[in-house]
Amino acid sequence: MSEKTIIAPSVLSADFSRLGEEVETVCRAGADWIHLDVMDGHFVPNITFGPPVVKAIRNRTDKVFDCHLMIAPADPFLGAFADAGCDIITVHAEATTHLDRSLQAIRDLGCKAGVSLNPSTPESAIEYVLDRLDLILLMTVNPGFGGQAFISSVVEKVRRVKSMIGSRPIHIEIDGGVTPETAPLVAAAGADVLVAGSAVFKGGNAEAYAKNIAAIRAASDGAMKKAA
Ligand SMILES: O=C(CO)[C@H](O)[C@H](O)COP(=O)(O)O
Ligand SMILES: [Fe+2]
Repeated sequence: MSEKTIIAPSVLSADFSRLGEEVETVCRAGADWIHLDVMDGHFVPNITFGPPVVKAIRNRTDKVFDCHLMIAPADPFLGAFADAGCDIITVHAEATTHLDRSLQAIRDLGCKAGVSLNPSTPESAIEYVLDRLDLILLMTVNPGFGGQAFISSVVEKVRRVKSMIGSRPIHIEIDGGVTPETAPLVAAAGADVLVAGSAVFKGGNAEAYAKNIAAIRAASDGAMKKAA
């Protein structure tokens, strides 16, 4: 959808003891969006943070807050994440009983609506909600942790989803194991938003973040141009 790749660093790999500062630093280093991984210890085997933390870092940047909810149920908490300042709220198809209703609720709150699919979930799960979607997040790892290896079988799913959405203005976002090596694979298949946690925050300082983001951007923009 976008002509250039949107890079969304996941703060899961940031230093949580200095989260606000890390958000400012990674935005100055070239981040387009900030990806917020919310985990509940129930839908996924890990716990991260909730709306108060999102609210606490909201004033550190004007960049898009891209909230990836790995929680079940999600519906009771959508309002709190919207109030905390999320711009895009993504729910998992596997964690939501009434997906159509959840997506409508997100838009009713004034946010962009996203749906995420685990690596093993077929794209047919979202066939009948395409008109309610602003973003499709395809997981290239099993959700729950940063730093896992990219699951390459998902690349074919990216191609199928790209063809399924046709001319609809829906972002295709990839999350998990994105590096300068794997980014071109998904960009060439049709992804326009790349989440990266460990590959952005490795090195632990502003210079490293800028270099890491630039490397992913160069690799993916080149592949995107070739695919167009
Ligand atoms: O949703 C996620 C995990 O469930 C994270 O966004 C993702 O894993 C990013 O981390 P990395 O780039 O290190 O794989
Ligand atoms: Fe994520």
